[in-house]
Amino acid sequence: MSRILIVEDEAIIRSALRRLLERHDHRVCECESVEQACGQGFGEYDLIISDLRLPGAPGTDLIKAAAPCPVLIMTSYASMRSAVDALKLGAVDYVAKPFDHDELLETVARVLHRQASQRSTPPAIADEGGRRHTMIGNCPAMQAVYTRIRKTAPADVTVLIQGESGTGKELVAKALHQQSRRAEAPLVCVNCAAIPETLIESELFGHEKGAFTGASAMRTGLVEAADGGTLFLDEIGELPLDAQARLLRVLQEGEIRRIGSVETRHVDVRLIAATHRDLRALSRSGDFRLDLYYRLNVMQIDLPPLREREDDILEIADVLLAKACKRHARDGLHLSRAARRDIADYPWPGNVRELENALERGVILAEGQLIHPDDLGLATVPVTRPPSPPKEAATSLEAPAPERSDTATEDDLSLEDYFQHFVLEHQDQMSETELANKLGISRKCLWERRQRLGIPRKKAARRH
Ligand SMILES: Nc1ncnc2c1ncn2[C@@H]1O[C@H](COP(=O)(O)OP(=O)(O)OP(=O)(O)O)[C@@H](O)[C@H]1O
Repeated sequence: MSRILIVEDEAIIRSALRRLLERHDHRVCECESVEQACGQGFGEYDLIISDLRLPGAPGTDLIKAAAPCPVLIMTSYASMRSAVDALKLGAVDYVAKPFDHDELLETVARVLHRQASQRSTPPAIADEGGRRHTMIGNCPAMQAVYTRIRKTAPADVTVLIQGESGTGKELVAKALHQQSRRAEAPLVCVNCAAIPETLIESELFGHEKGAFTGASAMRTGLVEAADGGTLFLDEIGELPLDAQARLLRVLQEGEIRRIGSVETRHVDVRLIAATHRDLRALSRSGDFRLDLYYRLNVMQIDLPPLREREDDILEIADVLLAKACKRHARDGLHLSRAARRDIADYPWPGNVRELENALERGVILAEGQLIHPDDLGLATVPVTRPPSPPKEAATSLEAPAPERSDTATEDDLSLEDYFQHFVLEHQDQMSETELANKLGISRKCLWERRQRLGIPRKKAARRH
């Protein structure tokens, strides 16, 4: 069932069109003008059918306002010229009034079909150098992500992106920004876990001169730096409670107050937040404000872990391998059959980032034209891919116990066992950075898991 918005000022035509579309299983809403349509938002429609001549603004104004939702323009026979102009402005098609029912239904079906086939297209993301990269992967879960991005980006609402480390949360944030009306304004990315707790408030909200010891000059915060654009707060679960309160004010009032200032300033910022943690659980333990969670969670995008993207893994590996070959000027390298099998079977706790690192190692270490399992340096883990976790449990190594491999024994390891085993076995020879890289997780994640599993760092371990 598709959701269609009719924008037409003549009540008789509106209701006739509504009845016709509803008889063909579409869900229909009505508006009388562009202004009314803009007031209610376009986030959930698959198609807008609008009269060209409306009181106030013409129907073609919806093309930009509702993008990427397609707009089908209705014109009278007398104004076919304007129909052509509407197409030039980006209308998806036009129908002439009075319209033939079959013809209209056919046009609607064609437009919706075209939309549906575009739905799964992965978004292209421009990097700092302006080069465009397309997100890789076409499994159903990623297609759902792409659809969400396409629909959510233009809606200018707060978005919460959830997923394990390395699943592409930052990429999604960039895609949302670049497909939004703020694309020309700045995207400011902040990793809340990377800024010391004592500094985070002044980094985000700025401070006045003399606000605290060491504040020798006034400083504008990152929220203000994102004014007019998008602020991406990665690892928002790490934000201290005081900073959460200030952020809530930004979201509620659109206002910011620098530390040490009594003055508030208006800011127009779209917030995108990401986390690998369960914010609801954090709010139950008092570590995350529930009111902030609700403010953030207007739209949610869930990124699947790589081990659940079975059909994607080898496709992603091939694309990333080609990129790594290019970077290292080693064209023509291929994965051996065994390496492909290992890649398909490995549980990828560090997700796409870990796969990227493994392939980079493979390209550097391969001696001939083939990359063998040893070149990839995957930690030996006697497991096949774990079964799909229940949605709430899908966080990193907290994933459920893996399935048995063909040669499974009673001693098969769960991902947590594997983590523990790997850390205990290698921590004397490896630095924390090396351990984290090998496991495909961040150092912070490594530290958190050490705490949770009760394997604190050994004093003898090298520090980096
Ligand atoms: N679908 C994808 N297509 C192409 N590259 C991807 C995809 N997903 C992730 N990557 C790559 O994997 C790496 C990690 O992605 P990203 O930084 O967006 O993940 P993240 O979820 O934000 O990780 P973290 O939570 O650890 O910050 C990046 O180099 C990114 O380009």
